[in-house]
Amino acid sequence: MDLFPIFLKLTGRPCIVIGAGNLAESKIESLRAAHAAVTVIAPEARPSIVELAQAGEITWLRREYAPGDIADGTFLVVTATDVGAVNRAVYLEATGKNIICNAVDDPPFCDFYFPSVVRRGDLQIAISTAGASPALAQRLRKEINAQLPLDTGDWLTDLGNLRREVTQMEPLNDERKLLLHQLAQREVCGYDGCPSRQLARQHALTNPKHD
Ligand SMILES: C[C@@]1(CC(=O)O)C2=NC(=C\c3[nH]c(c(CCC(=O)O)c3CC(=O)O)Cc3[nH]c(c(CC(=O)O)c3CCC(=O)O)/C=C3\N/C(=C\2)[C@@H](CCC(=O)O)[C@]3(C)CC(=O)O)/[C@H]1CCC(=O)O
Ligand SMILES: NC(=O)c1ccc[n+]([C@@H]2O[C@H](COP(=O)([O-])OP(=O)(O)OC[C@H]3O[C@@H](n4cnc5c(N)ncnc54)[C@H](O)[C@@H]3O)[C@@H](O)[C@H]2O)c1
Repeated sequence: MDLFPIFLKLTGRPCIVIGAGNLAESKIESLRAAHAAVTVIAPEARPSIVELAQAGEITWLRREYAPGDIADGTFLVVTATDVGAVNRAVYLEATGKNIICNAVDDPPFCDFYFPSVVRRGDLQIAISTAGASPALAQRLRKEINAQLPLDTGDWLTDLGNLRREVTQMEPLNDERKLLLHQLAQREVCGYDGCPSRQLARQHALTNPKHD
């Protein structure tokens, strides 16, 4: 299956999760990590979800899903109840309104799949097997996780700042491109005394960009 891999900006966007059990919990967590505005509809919720609602971090409507719950303007829907027929009804309502929906563990009723994710700060590596083997996606996540240094996110923040300095001051040319590729090699440029870092700063100071 040819899936389209993208990283979505969800900040403040209204997202609905139907169900508040084990599976919903992890989906809510990943939506909240992207700062989505989450509304949960379920008669019963896991303690962590109740706490989020009490803290005003999410909205919890304590009742069963009813047709019409997927408001126009909703950006994305996840349905994770333990009743297949309910999940499918939610999916049909959402897609009828052109809103993308994931019915957990029910591939024909998913417009998108959740990937397995390795994260270090702004760096995210998302793995999908298009549903062929979620267990493989999970195993690869663990392997990559074990290999990727824990401070990669901090290093990336530093690299991003340095790149911003360079791109603000340097005109876009091959020299700048080469410099940015050198900076991105942590084994070469992961420390302050790195010649490319010094060069980048020096270039930024001495070669102001001309519009
Ligand atoms: C990646 C991850 C993300 C997440 O869930 O957030 C994820 N499943 C994970 C784990 C996992 N899921 C299952 C097992 C047991 C072993 C196994 O079955 O292989 C394990 C492993 C375990 O937990 O041990 C069971 C399972 N999963 C699906 C079905 C239905 C079916 O295949 O028909 C069944 C059978 C249910 C049943 O038995 O009835 C379907 C989907 N699961 C997906 C995502 C989507 C495709 C992802 C992809 O491959 O691209 C898709 C299509 C839809 C969706 O988005 O939900 C997460 C790993 C998180 C991590 O640890 O990193
Ligand atoms: N948890 C797993 O590891 C796992 C693995 C494979 C498949 N599944 C399947 O995924 C589904 C969800 O699993 P779970 O563990 O999160 O279930 P769960 O029992 O923990 O949670 C179900 C949630 O759905 C809510 N719900 C039930 N009917 C509803 C309705 N009409 N409207 C709104 N909410 C409703 C319940 O209040 C509860 O919050 C199940 O179908 C399960 O068989 C779960």
